Amino acid sequence: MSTTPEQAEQQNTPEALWAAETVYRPDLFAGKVALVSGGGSGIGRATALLFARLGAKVAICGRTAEKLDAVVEFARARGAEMIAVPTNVREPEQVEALFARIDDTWGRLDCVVNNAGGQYPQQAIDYAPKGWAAVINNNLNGSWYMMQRAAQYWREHPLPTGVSASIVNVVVVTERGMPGVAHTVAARAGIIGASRTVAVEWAPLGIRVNCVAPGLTATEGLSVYPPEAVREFPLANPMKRPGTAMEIAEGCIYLSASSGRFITGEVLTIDGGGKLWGELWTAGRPEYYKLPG
Ligand SMILES: CCCCCCCCCCC/C=C/C(=O)SCCNC(=O)CCNC(=O)[C@H](O)C(C)(C)COP(=O)(O)OP(=O)(O)OC[C@H]1O[C@@H](n2cnc3c(N)ncnc32)[C@H](O)[C@@H]1OP(=O)(O)O
Ligand SMILES: NC(=O)C1=CN([C@@H]2O[C@H](COP(=O)(O)OP(=O)(O)OC[C@H]3O[C@@H](n4cnc5c(N)ncnc54)[C@H](OP(=O)(O)O)[C@@H]3O)[C@@H](O)[C@H]2O)C=CC1
Repeated sequence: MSTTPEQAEQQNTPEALWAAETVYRPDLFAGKVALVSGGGSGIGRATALLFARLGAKVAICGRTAEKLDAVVEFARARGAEMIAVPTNVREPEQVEALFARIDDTWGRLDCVVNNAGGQYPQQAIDYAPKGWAAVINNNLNGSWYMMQRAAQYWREHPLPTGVSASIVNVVVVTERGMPGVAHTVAARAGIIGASRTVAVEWAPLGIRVNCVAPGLTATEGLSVYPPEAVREFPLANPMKRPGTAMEIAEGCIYLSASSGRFITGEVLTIDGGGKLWGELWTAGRPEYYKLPG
């Protein structure tokens, strides 16, 4: 299937996401509760809407209340049960309040997708200490606070025997490195390492912990990258197209649902083969790597 960058962008609207075909059955998450961070836009919104279409009650969080409210209004108008809880995942006390709100509202939690994150593109040699710290704080500490609090929730509210809870951490592809975003690659590699370790530690609690590593995906998040980089956008993988938010959301659902019941500590890469071939110069292509002609 070929998807142009323009088509991929059009597929990122709430209306398109709600209407998009999915392989999953509509009652897959009936009676279950899912939490999606960064649910006000992009991949997080696509994942939250897909959970809702599949019958889950959904809590979304992010820093910007207006973005969250728009998604909740959209989903509720279509019969979904969804709440917005403005939260900065870098602040442990806000994360605490988020889990308390979910427990007060529904008294249960089944799936967490830690998708909130972001960075800015810059050559690593020029990172200011404050910038490095901001990206590590956002993507390593923030995701960690969320996954640890989720595990504590399930320790406080033990799962019935044979039932598993799921954490999915949205990361980036770390195998090849990604020039221009070394700070986020470092942070996400930390989350991947922590996930592999707690997948073992938390298995006795019935918790599965996995990661999804998207390749270049057409979301509003890409607006922070330089036009020079964005021009090369469709060439970053062998399929020569960006991924869509829905394609990443379906991967998150695969790991969260019973389809993932024997999977823990894994990283599911959804990048159209981008880690095998293609170039991603997120802060522009340095002179040294320019091609002749
Ligand atoms: C081949 C084609 C390629 C096309 C494009 C490829 C893209 C692939 C990218 C890799 C895959 C990942 C994709 C995505 O993640 S998509 C987008 C997700 N969303 C975002 O990234 C959101 C945008 N980013 C941010 O919101 C912020 O950068 C961040 C959250 C990381 C920091 O926020 P915070 O509010 O804490 O920090 P400040 O803004 O106050 O800044 C703190 C210090 O950080 C330094 N800084 C920040 N921005 C920049 C910048 N643009 N350039 C240089 N330095 C920056 C700086 O030191 C700040 O301190 P000062 O303000 O005091 O200078
Ligand atoms: N698009 C891509 O090509 C790729 C994306 N990713 C990752 O996927 C995830 C989603 O990105 P994408 O959908 O593309 O971009 P978006 O920018 O649309 O999504 C990021 C979301 O995270 C929220 N967020 C950021 N920081 C925080 C915070 N401290 N606390 C709470 N919420 C926060 C943002 O909302 P708000 O600002 O309102 O808080 C926003 O809704 C990110 O982790 C991103 O790095 C990974 C690889 C490739």
